[in-house]
Amino acid sequence: MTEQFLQVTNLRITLSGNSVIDDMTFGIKKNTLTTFLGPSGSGKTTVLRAIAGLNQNMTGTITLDGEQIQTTPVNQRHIGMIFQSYALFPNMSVFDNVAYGLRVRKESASTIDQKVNSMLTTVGLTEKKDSFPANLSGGQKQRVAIARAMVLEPKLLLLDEPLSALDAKIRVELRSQIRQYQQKLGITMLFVTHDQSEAMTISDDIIVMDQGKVQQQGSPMTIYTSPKNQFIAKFIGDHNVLNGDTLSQLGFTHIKGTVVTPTADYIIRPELFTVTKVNNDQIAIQGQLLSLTILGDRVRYQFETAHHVLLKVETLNRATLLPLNKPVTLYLDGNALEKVGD
Ligand SMILES: Nc1ncnc2c1ncn2[C@@H]1O[C@H](COP(=O)(O)OP(=O)(O)OP(=O)(O)O)[C@@H](O)[C@H]1O
Repeated sequence: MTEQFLQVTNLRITLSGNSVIDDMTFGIKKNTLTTFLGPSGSGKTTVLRAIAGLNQNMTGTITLDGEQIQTTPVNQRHIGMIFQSYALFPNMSVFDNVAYGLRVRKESASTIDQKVNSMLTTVGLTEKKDSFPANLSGGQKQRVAIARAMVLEPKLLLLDEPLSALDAKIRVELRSQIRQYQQKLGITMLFVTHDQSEAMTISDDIIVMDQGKVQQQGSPMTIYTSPKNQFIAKFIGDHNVLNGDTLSQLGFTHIKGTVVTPTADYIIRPELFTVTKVNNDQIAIQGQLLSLTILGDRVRYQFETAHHVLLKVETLNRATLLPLNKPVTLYLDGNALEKVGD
């Protein structure tokens, strides 16, 4: 196994008598951005707080850059943390907020000046350096919080749902900016989110969590195309999951040259259906479209097959929509399906 920059091993956390994290083991590599993705209550914040040193009710080991840190005091771990709520000092200017940690470290005035100005340039806030937090937008406040953490050059930067308080457009902009800072400055980041598109867009690696356990760790592509279990398949990308028996009824007897297992689950991604036949391996499925939702550039339909199987189907949003409640034929290539757990 290659050496991991952060290695968490056999982490167990009990809070108020409840086992919240149950034997979690994972590692992340240096200079990468890893996201913890999972539903509310899955334990993401609890693990982050343990890594930061804010959660003492833990057992297991945490190794960062070759050193065990599970008993190291918070302020000696070289870990930065960013919260949804910005946590800026309201009575300090942008410059002073970013300079704060360097002053605590008693760096020289010229070093502070140079580092803070350089960081404000990176996050595009040079013109706001004399402003106070109350006069900044939510996105600008969060960029100050990020600059304040990054200027200390932490070994690891933990970000706990940093974009949740922002509106959709700013969220999308700021997530790609965070990714750019991470790559430009070579920072190792661990980022918590419950938004799968956020995780897919910015991560080198995703750790999917549920009920205090790691369900799967892998690249966005691996998690999306080869989910290890039904929970991940449904949580990521909102796939259809059908058992082999139902697939056979639809006419799929073989998947990738192998006989369909009646009891196994298979994933059908909503965007795999086509309205016209585009290759000879596709099988026609008769049915009707029951409802539609416009998602912007795509349209999501609810499709009921002639055998009364309900399927999610997605197409690009073209000028004309497909008709509802009329017989329709959709096409699907069985070779594009994935068996859950393979
Ligand atoms: N102080 C506490 N005492 C008891 N249980 C707690 C405490 N703090 C959190 N929990 C429980 O631990 C579990 C994990 O909580 P945690 O906040 O880590 O989840 P999360 O994945 O970060 O959720 P969210 O996305 O909602 O922030 C939840 O079931 C929560 O109720």
